[in-house]
Amino acid sequence: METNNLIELNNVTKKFLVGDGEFTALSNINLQFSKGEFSGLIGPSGSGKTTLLNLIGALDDTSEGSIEINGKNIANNSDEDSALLRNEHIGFIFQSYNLLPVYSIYENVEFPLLLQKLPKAQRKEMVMQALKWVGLEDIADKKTSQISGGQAQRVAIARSIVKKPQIILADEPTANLDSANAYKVMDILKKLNEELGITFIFSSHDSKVIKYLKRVISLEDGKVVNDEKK
Ligand SMILES: Nc1ncnc2c1ncn2[C@@H]1O[C@H](COP(=O)(O)OP(=O)(O)OP(=O)(O)O)[C@@H](O)[C@H]1O
Repeated sequence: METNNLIELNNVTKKFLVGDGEFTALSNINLQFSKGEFSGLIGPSGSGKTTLLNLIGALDDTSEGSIEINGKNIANNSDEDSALLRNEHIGFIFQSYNLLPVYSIYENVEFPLLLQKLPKAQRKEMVMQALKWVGLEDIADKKTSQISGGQAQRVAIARSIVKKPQIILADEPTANLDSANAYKVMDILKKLNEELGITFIFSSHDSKVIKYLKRVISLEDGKVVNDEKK
């Protein structure tokens, strides 16, 4: 069926095996996200925010229910299909940056492009464009072991956008940043949303992040308890 939803979750439940039993981390989640949304999952520690982002990002499998991205149910995906989906459509930003420390800023951002057989000149253009978005084009050759946390998160943002994904999933992206850097990162992400139309889903406790969101989805004990547009 035709739908305007970029992402649609229907009765999604996630159970983890714990010892001899199972633990229900998410139960019966129904959510739709349209193109261009700037939304976030909030809720206490353990409420299921990261689990839900991981399911939407095809990093983990649902136990029950379906998740459709661009109208395609990803629950039936093979590992290769999931890798392709992530590779082509989804960028990830984590609180811990996940950069390769012995490599330069440039090489870290180029990394996702090396899996595709793109000519070097085209890769360079894409990397430099991504670095311009985050204001790091002048220090592209610096090793990421020598940069600040704020700069590291901006490298991670450049890496997440270098392939021009439709969706960015940002799991506590400001958790390790001071206020000035948190605002800088949020300003960059807001601009990417407004000017490139990238759809964002955050997970966060941070009031600085929550202030920017246009839609706030509250989770408690693995259930959606509120869903509010601003
Ligand atoms: N692989 C796993 N095996 C067993 N239980 C898990 C697993 N991953 C998550 N859980 C449990 O599922 C629940 C939800 O975890 P999740 O990390 O999604 O919460 P969260 O809202 O992101 O928390 P935080 O804000 O602390 O990051 C928690 O009770 C957690 O212990």
